[in-house]
Amino acid sequence: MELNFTIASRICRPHQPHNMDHDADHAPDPASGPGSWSIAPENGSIGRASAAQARDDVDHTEEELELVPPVPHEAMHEAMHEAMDEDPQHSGSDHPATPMNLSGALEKQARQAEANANANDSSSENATNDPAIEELGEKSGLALFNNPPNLSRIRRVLFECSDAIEISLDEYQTYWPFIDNVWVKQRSNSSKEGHCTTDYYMCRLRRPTHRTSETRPLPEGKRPRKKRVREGGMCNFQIKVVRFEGAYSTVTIARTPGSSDVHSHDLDFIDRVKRNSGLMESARKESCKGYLPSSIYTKFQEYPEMLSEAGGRFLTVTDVRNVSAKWRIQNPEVKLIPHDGYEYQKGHGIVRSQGAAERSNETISAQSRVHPQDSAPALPPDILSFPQFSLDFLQPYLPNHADRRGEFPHVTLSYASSMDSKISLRAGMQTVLSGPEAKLMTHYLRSRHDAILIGVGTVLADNPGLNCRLEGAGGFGGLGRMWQPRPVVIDPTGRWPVHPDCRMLRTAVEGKGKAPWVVVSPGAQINPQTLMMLKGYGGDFLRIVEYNQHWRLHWEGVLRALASEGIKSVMIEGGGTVLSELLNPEYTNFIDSIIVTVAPTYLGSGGVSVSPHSKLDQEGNPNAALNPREVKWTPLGQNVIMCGKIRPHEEERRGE
Ligand SMILES: NC(=O)c1ccc[n+]([C@@H]2O[C@H](COP(=O)([O-])OP(=O)(O)OC[C@H]3O[C@@H](n4cnc5c(N)ncnc54)[C@H](O)[C@@H]3O)[C@@H](O)[C@H]2O)c1
Ligand SMILES: Nc1nc(=O)c(N)c(NC[C@H](O)[C@H](O)[C@H](O)COP(=O)(O)O)[nH]1
Repeated sequence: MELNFTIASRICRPHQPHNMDHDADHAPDPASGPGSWSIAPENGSIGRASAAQARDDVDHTEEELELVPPVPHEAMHEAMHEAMDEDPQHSGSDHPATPMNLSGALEKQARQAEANANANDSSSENATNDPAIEELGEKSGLALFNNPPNLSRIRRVLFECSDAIEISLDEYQTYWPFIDNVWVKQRSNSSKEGHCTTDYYMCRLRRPTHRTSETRPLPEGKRPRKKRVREGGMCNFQIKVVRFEGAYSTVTIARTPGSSDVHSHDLDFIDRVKRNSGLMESARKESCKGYLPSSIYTKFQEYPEMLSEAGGRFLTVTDVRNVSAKWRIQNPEVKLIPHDGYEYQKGHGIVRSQGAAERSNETISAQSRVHPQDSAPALPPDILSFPQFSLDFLQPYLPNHADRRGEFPHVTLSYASSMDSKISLRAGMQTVLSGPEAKLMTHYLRSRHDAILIGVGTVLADNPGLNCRLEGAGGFGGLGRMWQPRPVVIDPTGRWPVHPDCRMLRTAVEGKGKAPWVVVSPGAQINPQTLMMLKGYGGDFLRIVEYNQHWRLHWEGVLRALASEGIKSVMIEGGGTVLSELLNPEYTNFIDSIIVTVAPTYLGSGGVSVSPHSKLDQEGNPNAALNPREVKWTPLGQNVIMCGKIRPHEEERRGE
């Protein structure tokens, strides 16, 4: 009988998940990490809004937004300057008497940029100043959002406020919403006639934030908002915005005398803390057409440069969901839809919706065009076309989320093997065994599972992405990242040097997959910076405290912990150690199915094998270690796929 050294059966979370994408101003991303798994259902039927409709609904045309220098008007200027000088706290001003217009501010910025050219680092903010990128953003008419011209530069001008600037009311109304995330209004003064309004703003980081009162009762089923406390006083930048509305309406923006000369942080920092309302308005408009938040999010991500210009580098699907919430509450009967021809059907993975075949061919051919700005949204080069062949043979072996036992997820072992049961030529060496068709099948299988699990040996050997790269899957032209499987890595001693350059994290940053959960043992030494970094990407470390008699993590504990985090199905891909262990008799009750891609090759005795412990019968004679049942063999290209079931029937298990 097996001895279990169970120290504790529940998962220990070192900290609550913390996502650097969010701050006090944002609810946490439900799909971002353990402990926050419950995902608000995104469903509901409304006619599909066409792409043309989406294009027609843009905010501004380029013509409308042409930068017209404000026409000076004596009376107006007088009132403006009066207002500029009127500051009860600080009399006088350290700014030039005549404010610059936007074109002047941009010219000045360009001159400074030129002067600093050699000192320039390669920060992303500078990258967004690339005129080619601006051009791409301006030319592109296919994005769900339409940036006004020079947006990234004008955002910087309005962030830095190094000189007082005077802009037209139109310009103000166009650009201010894209920078309003930086500012918090302190107070407002109006002239008697109401023509002139002065608003005083401070940098958001000057204002402290507090934890929400825990005594206030929450509506049933609502989780408390995770508010991050900010001390305040981090930046002493203050401005006033003087709006004069008359025949020639203008707005003057200038630092107040008590303000610091510069912010204590860069614009990215604020963009990470809070999203601006210009960007969120585009998301809100799209959501009012009945699109799924995850689909809107994915569409936004198809234009990363434009998104970045608009201050949306740190946009999350939760931001989109939050901004859609009001419309969705008012329209509960509407069935939300994704943008193009793919749908995620709970328990059925990525499926092609009607009429998608033609659209998908269009998208694929669009990929091969030379200029991405001429074509449909550029799809990632690693996209895989949706399988054109039937995968119905897999059905009986796949998770059926409707009839799950709550305590454990559905477990599918899926790997590719040579004729001599080797999965790679040697440990640490990735070896391709699946032909193109089998590869598509593997990605389809990934879309059918909530999580993909591998051992750290495979991570170190393969640096895998562990996402579903089928067209239509999150980040591959359609559904949002929330439908991607969660990578899970078994790494009891923390051997994996998790780093932003590893594929799993890059995939997460690109919105093409989720960040991993790394399963470690209680003794693992995890560097707090690594922990925060992984959490920042939406991943986490899970500490499992259950061992078997060999002081190895007990799979029952791992699987139970995953189930408790909302994982209903897990596909275990390898490597040799993990698979061989799970095929041992002690685990047969936990493994539902096995799907093996057999390749017509012998890798030889030096390869990594999949082979459970030998078994002896009652007389001491060798017996087969494991015989899967309900076995089916299906040729697929040069491979054969063996599907079988492992967990005994309920009656067998009860010994009937
Ligand atoms: N052909 C395929 O389908 C396929 C799939 C995956 C991996 N591979 C190949 O397999 C090789 C890697 O296999 P491997 O066996 O070296 O590594 P592995 O991926 O099985 O990882 C093994 C490690 O995981 C940890 N681990 C696993 N189970 C544990 C448990 N119960 N308790 C504690 N720790 C546990 C240990 O640190 C162990 O060293 C690579 O060459 C990779 O390319 C092939
Ligand atoms: N089905 C399959 N056929 C193969 O020929 C092969 N070598 C693997 N190997 C599985 C192993 O887990 C790899 O590390 C991940 O398949 C890589 O995952 P990505 O493609 O990077 O997402 N799997």
